[in-house]
Amino acid sequence: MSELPGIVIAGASGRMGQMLIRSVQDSDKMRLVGVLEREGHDWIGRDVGEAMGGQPIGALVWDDPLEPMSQARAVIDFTAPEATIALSHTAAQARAAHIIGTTGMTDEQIAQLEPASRHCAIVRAGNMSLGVNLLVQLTKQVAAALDEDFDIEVIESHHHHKVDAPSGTALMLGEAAAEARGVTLSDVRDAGRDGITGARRKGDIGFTAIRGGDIVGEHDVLFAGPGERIVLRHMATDRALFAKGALKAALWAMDKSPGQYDMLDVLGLKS
Ligand SMILES: NC(=O)C1=CN([C@@H]2O[C@H](COP(=O)(O)OP(=O)(O)OC[C@H]3O[C@@H](n4cnc5c(N)ncnc54)[C@H](O)[C@@H]3O)[C@@H](O)[C@H]2O)C=CC1
Ligand SMILES: O=C(O)C1=N[C@H](C(=O)O)C[C@H](O)C1
Repeated sequence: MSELPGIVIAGASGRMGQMLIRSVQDSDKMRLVGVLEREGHDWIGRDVGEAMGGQPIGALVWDDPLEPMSQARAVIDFTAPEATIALSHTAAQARAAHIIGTTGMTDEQIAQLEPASRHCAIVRAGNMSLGVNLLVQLTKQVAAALDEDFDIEVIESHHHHKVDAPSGTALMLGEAAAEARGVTLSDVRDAGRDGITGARRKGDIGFTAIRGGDIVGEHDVLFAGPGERIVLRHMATDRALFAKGALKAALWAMDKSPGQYDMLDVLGLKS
């Protein structure tokens, strides 16, 4: 039997990193060849199984991605924007697929992924769950069917550790609604209302971010019209959901031509 494809996980000690490591260990379709953490982290050089408080699993924690990436067909990266851009160069060099879950990237940072995408497949999505990607398509349908008499608001809730707002998912949903209305999100985006804001501008897409406790991730798309409201809702209760999508994306992307993809491509949901 041929060897299972090698996977590297970046952001090993993080909430998603640890979930991803457990998911790869449980998979019979891939094998963990190493994990990455930031320079200076106290896990560097240790076996990651032991670092996570369990038995050794034969995969080391590296701060230099070159060594583990030389044995990998894909790297799954839920870290931070600057780390993701740096890793894109190594993934391109290794011709390994780069699965990016990191959110909070600016348009300029996203543009910096383009050179790497000429050499390897990049799958990037603010949310890797099946449910949210279905919600994206539903949002497009409802937004296309309703006119601007319906105000669109995206409301998201996350745990108190989250550092970016609006969430990557909220922006995906906002983009979907804007696309269906034939407008550019940056022209109609209304985030962070506070003080005397004036009345709501017709056609705007509003964003509200709630942060508290251990909420895994909840998203509502509200269409508020005259005399009626429609709410499309997704509630994630377990991060394993995102890891499952990321592993699926890694297996899918390994044999794809260089280029940029999203979860709608992976899940076959592109309309
Ligand atoms: N697309 C999706 O489905 C999902 C995306 N996310 C996103 O994933 C990211 C991480 O989320 P969490 O795990 O909750 O955060 P976290 O803060 O728990 O973990 C991030 C990890 O990345 C590590 N890191 C930072 N710089 C690094 C570098 N240069 N090399 C290697 N590791 C580095 C940190 O030390 C930390 O361990 C966030 O942007 C979050 O929004 C989270 C869940 C689902
Ligand atoms: O930071 C998180 O936790 C999450 N981030 C993603 C986002 O920004 O939408 C996905 C999920 O909601 C959890």
